[in-house]
Amino acid sequence: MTALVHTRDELAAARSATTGTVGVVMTMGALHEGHRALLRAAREQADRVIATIFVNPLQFGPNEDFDRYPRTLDADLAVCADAGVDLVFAPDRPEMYPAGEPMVRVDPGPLGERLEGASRPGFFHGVLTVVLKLLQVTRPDLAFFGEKDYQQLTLVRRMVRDLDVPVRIVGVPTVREPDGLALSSRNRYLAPAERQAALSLSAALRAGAEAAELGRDAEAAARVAFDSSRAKLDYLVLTDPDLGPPPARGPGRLLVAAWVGSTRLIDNVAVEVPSAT
Ligand SMILES: Nc1ncnc2c1ncn2[C@@H]1O[C@H](COP(=O)(O)OP(=O)(O)OP(=O)(O)O)[C@@H](O)[C@H]1O
Ligand SMILES: CC(C)(CO)[C@@H](O)C(=O)[O-]
Ligand code: BAL
Repeated sequence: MTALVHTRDELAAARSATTGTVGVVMTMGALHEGHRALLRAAREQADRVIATIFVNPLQFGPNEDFDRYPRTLDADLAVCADAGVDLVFAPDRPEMYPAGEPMVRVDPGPLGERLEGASRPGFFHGVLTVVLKLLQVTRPDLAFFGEKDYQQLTLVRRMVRDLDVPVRIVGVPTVREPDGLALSSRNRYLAPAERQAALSLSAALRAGAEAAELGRDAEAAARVAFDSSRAKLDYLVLTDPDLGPPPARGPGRLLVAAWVGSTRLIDNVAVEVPSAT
């Protein structure tokens, strides 16, 4: 049975009555197979699963899609019930921010200013602040985040380490459509032609990863493969797994962000840069 609570008092009462290890999956709702993979991992690795559903205003810029972001609570509850979630916490804005916008926020540091942070100023202050708040109120042993939002996952790991938050962060691989498109709640904004154009992101990443395996420049190959007649590139960059400078050899990460019409999408893949022999 999946219980639904909307207030922190109800959550605290339910949490106090919970025994065993607790895993949390934080979402903004509009649940899809990517979220299901997180819920499945939580179900497998924890005794009890809490899902949170909250479209966090703090992480949206003034010209972003906060107002039109899909809100599908009934369908989301059905997904959670089907996935064996024990408790859903779906607060409204005043419940999460009773004093209005918080004066004190988590500072993501220099990594928060790059890539997504450069295109979405204040984004990671908003993300890390709400993630920390949700960790405080749910008090999980484990928290699950998708690799699809790789910079977010990296910064959450870093926050937990730097601020001594007592939780283990688990990364979950990106779930894709059969043609390669990474699942995202924002995919539902795409018109059919845009849905095709959105493949430009995953195709570029695939080309980059294949090039790396052959000892060629992954980022350059991805740039060539990116179809800029169909999508407008924001960034495409090879980094090391911690989002530092690209490795001369060994594991790396290739990350892309692009606009398809008025929809901004992100994606990334692991790449392996072979050592020159
Ligand atoms: N395709 C996916 N595979 C694995 N995890 C995912 C996928 N899409 C989202 N997630 C993870 O689900 C969690 C909640 O993400 P969120 O609710 O923002 O969904 P989203 O699809 O990323 O939405 P948006 O389209 O707004 O970026 C995050 O940890 C995110 O990384
Ligand atoms: C982690 C998160 C739920 C914080 O609002 C959000 O950024 C998301 O859905 O990835
Ligand atoms: N999926 C990460 C949250 C966001 O894009 O706002």
